[in-house]
Amino acid sequence: MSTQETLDTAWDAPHPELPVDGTVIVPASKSLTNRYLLLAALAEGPSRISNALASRDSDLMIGALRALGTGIETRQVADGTLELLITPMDLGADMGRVDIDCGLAGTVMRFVPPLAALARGSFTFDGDPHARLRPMAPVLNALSDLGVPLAEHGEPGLLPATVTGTGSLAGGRITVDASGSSQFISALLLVAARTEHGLEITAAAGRIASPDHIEMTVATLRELGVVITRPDERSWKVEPGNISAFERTMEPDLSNAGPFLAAAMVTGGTVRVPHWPTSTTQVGDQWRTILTRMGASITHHADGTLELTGPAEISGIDYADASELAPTLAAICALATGPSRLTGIAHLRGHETDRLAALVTEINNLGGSATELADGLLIEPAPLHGGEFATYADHRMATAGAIIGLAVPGVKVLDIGTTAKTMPDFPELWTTLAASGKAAH
Ligand SMILES: O=C(O)C1=C[C@@H](OP(=O)(O)O)[C@@H](O)[C@H](O)C1
Ligand SMILES: C=C(OP(=O)(O)O)C(=O)O
Repeated sequence: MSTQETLDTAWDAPHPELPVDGTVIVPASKSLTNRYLLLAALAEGPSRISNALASRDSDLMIGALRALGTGIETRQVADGTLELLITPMDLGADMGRVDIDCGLAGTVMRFVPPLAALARGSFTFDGDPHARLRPMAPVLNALSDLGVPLAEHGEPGLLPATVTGTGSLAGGRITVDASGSSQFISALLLVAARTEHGLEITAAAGRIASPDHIEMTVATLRELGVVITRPDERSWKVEPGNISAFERTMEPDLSNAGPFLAAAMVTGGTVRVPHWPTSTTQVGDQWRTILTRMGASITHHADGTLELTGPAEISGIDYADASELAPTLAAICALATGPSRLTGIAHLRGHETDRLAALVTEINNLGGSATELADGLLIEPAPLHGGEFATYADHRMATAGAIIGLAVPGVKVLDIGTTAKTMPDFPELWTTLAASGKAAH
């Protein structure tokens, strides 16, 4: 990044004198909102999504589904939440030639091409410059194996690519390499019931990335009446059938609750997150286990509020499969008094940016001691100092920088606006929370 850009976009991370003490209404889940949106497009009647996420990734999903012929009406509710009324797409309608902007949204670039294969028309997918670096091959290869005409316009296995849909897909059996992203399997599962004969998907030998997100997909589909069996632990068999229309209220994004809980961790303060679900498929529910192990006291109150009080000293942790929680967790680990090893996250190199390299570079630039491992990160205690924290167009790098800045004076986060990917109100929510300690004392 040039010096001029740095000057233009540096954000002074709030560094409060007192521990935070606040309540944060965390915006809705990206993963749930975008799954329900796509399933509403394929459902047997109109659906309603309440407390939907309003963010760049959900806007991109709405734009993509509209381009495929889905009717989506947005309504601002009096309490400030967003309601979406969705009329399913007509798979037989010829949509002609359509360009679909995926931005940097994995859920759009991976989930929508199989949907386009079910529609009629010629759909060209492209996105931000970094989207062209994110792996796409497994989902494109699966479509090709299923007989879908494809054209790749850049490097093989990357965007931009055109999917030509004929209004139906026979289905069958496919093997998918899921080591780079769980989204390849989720993408195919989401449309599988609407193929003529159903789909049996097997994960190729090797690691399955972020497996909890596949579980979320399966649970969401089953809840809407889709029949899925497991021929073995690496396979999913989806029967052809209808997807029920639905009315659902989205849960808060528990992964995005992470930075706010981290604020209590790193200042020894208290943060309350209302509406924390008692049962959920979100990976962010793991914060309760992770942060307790790192020294937090956590209470899940009867009214649904999760309350976390941070420890005097943060313990290091060994943790596997943190998935999208890893950047937030790495920021907390950089402030711990013992070493931490985060493993099972090699595929984070294909996220919004190469997150392992980005975290190591930026934590070490502030005086930290982070080392890249083959499948993760080793973070050892070291005194941190202020400085610039680059974010590489990655919303979770931006929130990681903000967390460190809360505990370390003089941290400037570059391009805090990148948080709009899933949480456009982040700077305002964060500044309010950072000031809460002062107000309380
Ligand atoms: O299906 C989803 O909603 C997601 C799956 C995960 O992707 P990967 O499997 O690529 O990690 C996760 O990191 C991403 O933020 C959201
Ligand atoms: C990996 C992430 O996003 P995406 O849905 O774009 O893959 C993320 O939000 O951490």
